[in-house]
Amino acid sequence: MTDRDAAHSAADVLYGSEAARSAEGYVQTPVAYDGIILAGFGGPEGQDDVIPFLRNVTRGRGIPDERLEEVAHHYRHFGGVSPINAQNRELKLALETALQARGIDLPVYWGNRNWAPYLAEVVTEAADAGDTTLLAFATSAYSSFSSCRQYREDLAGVIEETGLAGTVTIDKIRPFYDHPGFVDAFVQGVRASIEGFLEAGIAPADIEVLFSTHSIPTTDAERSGARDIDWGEGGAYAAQHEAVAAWTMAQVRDLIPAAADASWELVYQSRSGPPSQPWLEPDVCDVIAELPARGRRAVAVVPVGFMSDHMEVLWDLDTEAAEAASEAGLLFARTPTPGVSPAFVDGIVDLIEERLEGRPVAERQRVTTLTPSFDICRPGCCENVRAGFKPAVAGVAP
Ligand SMILES: CC1=C(CCC(=O)O)c2cc3nc(cc4[nH]c(cc5[nH]c(cc1n2)c(C)c5CCC(=O)O)c(CCC(=O)O)c4C)C(CCC(=O)O)=C3C
Ligand SMILES: [Fe+2]
Repeated sequence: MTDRDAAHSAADVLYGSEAARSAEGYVQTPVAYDGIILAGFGGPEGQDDVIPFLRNVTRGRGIPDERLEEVAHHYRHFGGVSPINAQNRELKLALETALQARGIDLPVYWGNRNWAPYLAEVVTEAADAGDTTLLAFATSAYSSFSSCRQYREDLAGVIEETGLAGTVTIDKIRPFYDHPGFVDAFVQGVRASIEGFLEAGIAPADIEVLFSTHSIPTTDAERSGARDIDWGEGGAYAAQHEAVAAWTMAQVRDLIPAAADASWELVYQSRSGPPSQPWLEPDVCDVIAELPARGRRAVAVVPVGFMSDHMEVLWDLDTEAAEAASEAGLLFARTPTPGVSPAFVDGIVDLIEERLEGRPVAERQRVTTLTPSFDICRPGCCENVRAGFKPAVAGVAP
């Protein structure tokens, strides 16, 4: 056992249901959940919320003040309001309706990691209502510290701080990047934007499709996903995005044969942290600037790393990337996020049903050939080298 394993073992207090403590990483027996936790990121809802929200997001992370100022400016531009809370309220409603339509009688509790309503409040509310065996859906599709483990640690922190350890258990739905309900919006969006470019007289070979996701520190990327799987450079995080992008392009090429001549690439956006720290590259705007020299005349930007149109999409793509494309003289399209599209909402219901039934892994829906995402993260999954290990739900100790 390495020092890192020992540190992890000591930290790994388990707060999942008994059935969820599976060493294989998959729960293939039914669990009678009492309710669903829709675990969101959270966002400010007015100018006064902006700085306190940013402090919550960056607590203990060493994000430079200049970066906070810059990000505050993005929110200020939209009245200090992030669209993310409204989107999660809408998703909660859509999910409740879809669950009912499928005959699943479960309440949906919505809470956030970084802003009100906080997860601690809603877990307490659930427990007060007698709903103690909970299944969380985190609004984040891929494996990495920020998109998976951070949610798991925050949910464990909530159980500890509310004094509900021993009363409440929280399991977590697998990273869902490869679920057909999630990728549908990207396939439809790429198809529509390529058709639009073709109608505008652009030759297929002059079209570039850029799949864009949140940049993360390369150290986080290397440690993303299960450690006993070789994901290649960029870890599970990069591998999962590459796989979704490749699958999306293959679908679109089946739908419009001319798209066979369009090129595509995975790019990154919204970098923060100190300049000395390496983050995943290339940056979406840098690549856009190079496209004319590569003979491209049109670019479709696909927010493949994002579930809804939050600030990263509205600012970094619809504002900055659109501007970069205009400066480069390129036609520009930004394709939709899954949002509350029926395909995505039905997909979430399917992910919930998977766990209620304890569906065998071989029967689960997924579009890539990567290892099926685990219900229970493996030891050391998605480690954050800066912060080390904290207790986390939905994991197993070594
Ligand atoms: C992988 C990933 C996702 C996708 C997965 C997920 O959904 O979780 C994501 C989502 C989001 N990130 C968001 C906002 C911010 N992220 C920040 C900072 C950071 N994000 C990171 C990664 C990710 N972030 C990282 C490695 C940092 C550096 C500091 C740290 O390690 O924490 C900062 C601080 C300032 C800055 O540096 O930009 C803010 C304000 C919002 C809300 C947007 C809205 O309001 O609409 C959302 C959905
Ligand atoms: Fe994980």
